[in-house]
Amino acid sequence: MKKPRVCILRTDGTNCDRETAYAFERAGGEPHLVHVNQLRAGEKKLTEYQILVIPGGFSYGDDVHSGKILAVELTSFLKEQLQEFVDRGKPVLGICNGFQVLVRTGLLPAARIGDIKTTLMHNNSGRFECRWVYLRVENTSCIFTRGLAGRLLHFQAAHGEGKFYTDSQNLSKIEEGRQVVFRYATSNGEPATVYPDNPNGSLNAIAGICDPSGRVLGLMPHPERFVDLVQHPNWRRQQFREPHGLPIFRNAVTFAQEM
Ligand SMILES: NC(=O)CC[C@H](N)C(=O)O
Repeated sequence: MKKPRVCILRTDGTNCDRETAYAFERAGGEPHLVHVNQLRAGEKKLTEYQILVIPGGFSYGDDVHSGKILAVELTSFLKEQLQEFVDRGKPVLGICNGFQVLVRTGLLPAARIGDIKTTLMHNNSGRFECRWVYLRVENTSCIFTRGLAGRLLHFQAAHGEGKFYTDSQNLSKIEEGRQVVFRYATSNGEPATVYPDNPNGSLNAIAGICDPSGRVLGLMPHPERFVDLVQHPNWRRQQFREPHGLPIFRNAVTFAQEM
């Protein structure tokens, strides 16, 4: 079956693009590192790809607000291409800085550019938090987490502005619409209400959300950092059936192949 072409969007300050490309290679995709300037210049077009990923990093040095400048750039110069990509139902994944970009364009939670309803704020600790965290996978229509509902996954979080925040009306809408895909959890799977299990103070321990279609996903922890068993700090002692991040990329590839 043909490998889906994966656009891994990068710009100045992006630093998780190569490991994200590796994760999609492992999952059976055909990753392409695409600089935003290539899209702006028309050298490449989003329509040439079946999956779009905005990887982690410090785009434009996190100036103003993590992910803000890239979000404004996408909204200002690539709005039509991006909205068409989403409206065609193609999978979109934002990891960490990519999640920040998606909420600051409005593509999350409502898949509408310009309809900004949530944010990712500075961590309650006031500093960069970098540690492995447990995530409980919620039962949603998200195409990236098919077959994972109820699972307790272990990923690395590494961010300064990861606190998910929105007003009570939008929070109820996201919860009632089953758009919360991942919650920070304790090692026995309970929602993490306190630091450090909840590394940033996110409302309702929210670590990742999807749009109502389940095809746009953003999360703060890094699934691309656990697609080989040896990437886990405990890999010699803990018996993992498979690396916890791999199914997320494989689900995206399978979905794109079935479109
Ligand atoms: N790993 C990342 O993508 C970090 C995102 C962003 N630079 C922050 O610190 O919050």
